[in-house]
Formats: sequence, structure tokens, C-alpha cells
Amino acid sequence: MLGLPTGIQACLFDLDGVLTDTAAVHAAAWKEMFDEFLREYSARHGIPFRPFDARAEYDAYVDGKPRASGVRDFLTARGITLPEGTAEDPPAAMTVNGLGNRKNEAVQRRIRTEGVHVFEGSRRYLRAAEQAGLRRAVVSSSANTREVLDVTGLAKYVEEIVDGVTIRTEGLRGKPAPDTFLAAAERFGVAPSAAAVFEDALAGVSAGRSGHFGHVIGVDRVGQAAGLKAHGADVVVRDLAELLGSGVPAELPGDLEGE
Ligand SMILES: O=P(O)(O)OC[C@H]1O[C@@H](O)[C@H](O)[C@@H](O)[C@@H]1O
Repeated sequence: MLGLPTGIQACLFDLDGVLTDTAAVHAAAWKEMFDEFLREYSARHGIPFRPFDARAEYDAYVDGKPRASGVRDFLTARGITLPEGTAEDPPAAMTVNGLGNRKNEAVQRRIRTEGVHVFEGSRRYLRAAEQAGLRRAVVSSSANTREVLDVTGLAKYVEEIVDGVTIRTEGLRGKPAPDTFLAAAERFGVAPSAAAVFEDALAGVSAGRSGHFGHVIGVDRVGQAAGLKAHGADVVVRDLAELLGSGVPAELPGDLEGE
């Protein structure tokens, strides 16, 4: 049913890059923030400026992870250590949290001015899953999840949300740890083996694999099918419409929302 093995009762969807085209919005906001920071840092330390690679470095160190982990893991990869600071740090602060807050200002500005594009195949899949009686949760590292679900009208298909806010309030480990997906399955009272994970990020498919979920679907929007497989996806599709058996749909007019 719906491209899933027998026995699956719940679908756990990542948001950015799976349901909405916001992975690209996040990547652009990360680039804006990191390039500004790296320019300042290289001038101060007398080293050449090397811009953030919004493809390779985003995919390897930032994509799918909670905000502060993304900052920390990228800086570590560049050999840079900053103090952690606190969640209240202003966006100008040279701390992990300060840079995270600076990126959040950039992503929220982009979401509000550019709007959010919903993948039509994902909207159709959510609707089909609802009709088939499957439980449906969104499991995202983003603290902006509720706003994105609201502006796109996707909130009505979603029964449970485990997001960046839940990670903070419940003290969960973010992806690639499986905690957020496990928390969503638990809310439905469904064993991980009876839940399917839908993920576009390497960190996300790793979380699905290490949590021993029944099926891990890698969603490849950027040509990283081999990486998704290597990190634990059982199958890789380019669009959820492929699981409905109808191939990748052409984008429909009126598919741009929140503008
Ligand atoms: O900064 P936010 O909105 O809390 O999001 C954290 C992360 O959420 C993930 O869903 C995105 O893939 C990342 O790009 C993003 O950085």
C-alpha cells in the first residue's frame, strides 16, 4: 500500500526537503550567515576567505540537524571553535547560539518574503495516507515547523509534530540520533518496526536506520541518491508521487503558497 511494506501503520515525514521545498531556503540562509561570519573571521585572523559551500558542506554538516548542531559541526569541520553562548544571545554575538540566531533571522525573512513551495506529490501522498488510515507525523529538527505547516495549509494532514521546539523542551537528541522519530512512533503507540521514515537528509536516513524503523525512504531532491542509500535508505525516490505509482508529476500552476 502506498509503496510501503505490509504492516506499516505510521508515516513519519521530515519537513524541509520532503514535504516542502524549504531545504533550499535553509541552505541559502545558512550561506548568507556563514559567509558573513567567515569574511569577518578571516579578516580578523589574516587567513583567506573560503565561502560556505551550500551544497557539499550543507549536506555533510548541517542538513537535517538541529540549528546549534549545524553551526557547531560546520565550524568544527573548518577547525573553528566558538563559545556556546545561550539561546538568548543576540544575532551579532560571536557564539554558536548567536550565529544560529543570525541564521534564524535570515530563514524567517526568506520564508515570509519568498513564501513556501509545497511538493505537490507530497501533498497528494499525505492525503492518500490519511485516506488509507495511516497515522501521520512530521518529525523535523526545525523550530520553524509549525509556522511552515500553517502557511502551507499542510497542518490539517498532520496528527503529531516532533520538532526543534520539542527537542529543546523534552531534551531529545537531534538527528542523526533516532530520538525524534522514536518519540513520534511512541505518541502513536506504534513500534518502530511498524513505522516508515521519509527523509531527504543524510543525517535523517541515518536516524531512521539506527532507530530500526520498518522502512526508510530516501527522498532525493539534489542528486544524492547514492549517499542516501549508503546512510541507510531502503529505497530512494525523487518524489513521493512515485510511491503512488504515478511517476513524478509536473508542478501544477498555483502550487506556490504562502506568497
Ligand atoms: O533553524 P531551524 O528552523 O530550527 O531548523 C534547523 C534545521 O532543520 C532542518 O529541518 C533543516 O534541514 C536544516 O537546514 C535546518 O537548519
